[in-house]
Amino acid sequence: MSVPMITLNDGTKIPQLGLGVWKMPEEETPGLIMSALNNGYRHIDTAAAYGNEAGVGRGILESGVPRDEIFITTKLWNDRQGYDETLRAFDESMGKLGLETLDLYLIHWPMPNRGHYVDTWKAFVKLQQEGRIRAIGVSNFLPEHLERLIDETGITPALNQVELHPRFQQSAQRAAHAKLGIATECWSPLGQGEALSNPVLTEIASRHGKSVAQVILRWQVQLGCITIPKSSNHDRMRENITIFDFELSDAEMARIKDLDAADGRIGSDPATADF
Ligand SMILES: NC(=O)C1=CN([C@@H]2O[C@H](COP(=O)(O)OP(=O)(O)OC[C@H]3O[C@@H](n4cnc5c(N)ncnc54)[C@H](OP(=O)(O)O)[C@@H]3O)[C@@H](O)[C@H]2O)C=CC1
Ligand SMILES: O=C(O)C(=O)[C@@H](O)[C@H](O)C(=O)CO
Repeated sequence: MSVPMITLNDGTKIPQLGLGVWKMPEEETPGLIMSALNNGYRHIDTAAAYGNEAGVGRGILESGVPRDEIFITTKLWNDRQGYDETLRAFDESMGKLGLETLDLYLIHWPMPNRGHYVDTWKAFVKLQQEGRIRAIGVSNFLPEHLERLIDETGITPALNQVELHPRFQQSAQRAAHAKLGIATECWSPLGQGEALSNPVLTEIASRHGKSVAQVILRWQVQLGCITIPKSSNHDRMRENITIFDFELSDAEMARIKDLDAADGRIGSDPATADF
């Protein structure tokens, strides 16, 4: 199954669908990464905070798939923000992953009350200029945080990874990204499983002979987003990547748009998150 590539604002190409690995226990991660790679995944999303970077690195090494065929993202955790601390945290992540070069590094949360994200971003820019990271981006940044980064450094993030699923569609955030030339990546794309019993999605899925998860991921791809569903199950991993052989109609896209809900957020609000 061939996954389309999206070209980021710095020219880096990222597979539009990848595997998220939050909550994957370290000891199971190498086997699950190998299974994902066997099923055609070429994009893995981890983070220092997930405690499984070493497992991701081992899975990639043991798979025998050439390093340059795989796109790897990791993220800087909140307590490591600040210029010097970021450089140290990056080296630690790279040591665990066993990599020379990283494809994408993200500031995990802005933590606006701590006031370190601009200095953190300056360290990201340095690491990219040194050739240690191909693309640099952020996660959970609101438009005001993005604008501040750009105003103070002149460097626009390539991508922003944000919560996005049928009950939390982020249309204003996506419009801000489009204006600034920033790609949107969806976290918890399946709403952590909550979205899978929705009757509208079930009806659309049965019309296409697909699962609800496949319809949701296909909707995100047709919105132009990058998506990173997590699964620790071999069959569901295969199911989630088998979404490039059907298309949702404009009418179906409009019906899914109507599922957006004022109380749809599952995770923390980036404006107030403090952890
Ligand atoms: N930047 C950030 O702040 C955040 C980033 N993320 C990233 O996003 C990734 C995905 O989000 P996540 O929160 O894990 O949740 P998802 O929305 O990807 O949902 C994962 C859940 O859905 C189940 N599932 C997966 N595929 C299917 C399927 N086809 N049918 C039925 N159930 C399915 C999984 O179970 P099973 O494993 O048993 O298949 C798991 O319980 C994370 O792993 C992480 O990489 C997530 C949260 C925050
Ligand atoms: O999974 C992630 O990437 C996250 O940032 C969040 O889930 C975060 O760790 C959280 O849940 C804090 O309550």
